[in-house]
Amino acid sequence: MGRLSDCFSEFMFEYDTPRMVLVRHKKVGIVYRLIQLGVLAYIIGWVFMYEKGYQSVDSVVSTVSVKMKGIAYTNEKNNSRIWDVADYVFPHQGVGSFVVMTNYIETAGQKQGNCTKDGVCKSDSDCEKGKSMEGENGILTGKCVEYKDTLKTCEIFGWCPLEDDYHIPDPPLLMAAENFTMFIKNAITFPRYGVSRSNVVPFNKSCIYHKDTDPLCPIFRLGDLVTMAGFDFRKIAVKGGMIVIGIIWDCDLDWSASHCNPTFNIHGLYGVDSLSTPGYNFRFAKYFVEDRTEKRTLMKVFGIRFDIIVLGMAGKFDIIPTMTTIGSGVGIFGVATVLCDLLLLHFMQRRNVYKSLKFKSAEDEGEAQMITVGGREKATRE
Ligand SMILES: Nc1ncnc2c1ncn2[C@@H]1O[C@H](COP(=O)(O)OP(=O)(O)OP(=O)(O)O)[C@@H](O)[C@H]1O
Repeated sequence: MGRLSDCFSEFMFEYDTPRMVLVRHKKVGIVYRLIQLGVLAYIIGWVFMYEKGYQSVDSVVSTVSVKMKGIAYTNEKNNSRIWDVADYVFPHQGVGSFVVMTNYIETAGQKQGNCTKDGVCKSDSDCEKGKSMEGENGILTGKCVEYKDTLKTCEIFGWCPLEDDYHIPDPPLLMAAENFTMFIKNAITFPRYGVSRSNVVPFNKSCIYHKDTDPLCPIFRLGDLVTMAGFDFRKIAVKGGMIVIGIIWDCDLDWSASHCNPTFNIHGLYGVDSLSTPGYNFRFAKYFVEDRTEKRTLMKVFGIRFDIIVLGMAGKFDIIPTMTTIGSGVGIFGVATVLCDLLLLHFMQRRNVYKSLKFKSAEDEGEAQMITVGGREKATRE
């Protein structure tokens, strides 16, 4: 009971107050000022000027549309053909994620029926009826039939003739795609500040984007984009690949909004030289009716898939983040005191003297009064 009341009275009737000790010591003084200088440089240079700690920020809201132009000519199996934008861009609407065809395998005039493909069987029991073959376009009929001289193979019911995608055209059929142009329209807004911008400022219609010579031109040459992504067009066009176009809006709205312009970052992802399964392809079919029979032309399309992403932040002066940054900056100044105290109280020769000057226990009210009257004590190095 007695100890409990002692603890209680210690807790209730004790008060500690920080004590100032003025230390005249060259080394500690220099260290102190250097740390303060470092903190000041950090706050002004990094926090205020580089990170712009005096600004509030808003993120970008945007929309993107794309239009391709260019013509390619192919003469496959003596079939001359012109390919325009409606033929080689998927989907056609000009959205921010699309594919430009660079190569293809065409299987013309397919209709539903029975046909065969390379393979070997001896009897019908080797061809399990209804089984679908991986990578084939049909199911087994259950019959083992002759297909090349004396060779036999399982018969397939499906879209015949079957696609043969073993040989991919090389050089790519739409090598001309290297000179296609891509027009990117990107409108953005920073809703918090009511600022709207577009990457399409009045431009010379025959311009081509170049990072250094024409960074505001919204028209990109496909070959240049592939090069900027780090790929070789001739190689990537064979099996396809994926490229991300990043449009970055980093705007300081303390200046006029006309200074708020985008920069473009191009990244190559699935290309010939990257990752273990390079390339990009998909299939689609064009259906028609001939002699009252439904037929289709199957296309296996190899192309470059583009994904356009828009990122951005805008900053503008605001008193609240300014005050918060100043407050936290003043707080960081305390680091200098903590470090110099460590030096003084643990590493200096006269650390015990400094300790006794810094920490003083006041046993009763009378002594506490004496300290107050005495004011600041000084520790001077002899
Ligand atoms: N991929 C591109 N390469 C070069 N110029 C382009 C491309 N896409 C559009 N342009 C040009 O940019 C301008 C603006 O295009 P926009 O689509 O707004 O107008 P448009 O008259 O409908 O274009 P167009 O009828 O020529 O497709 C037009 O002069 C257009 O010809």
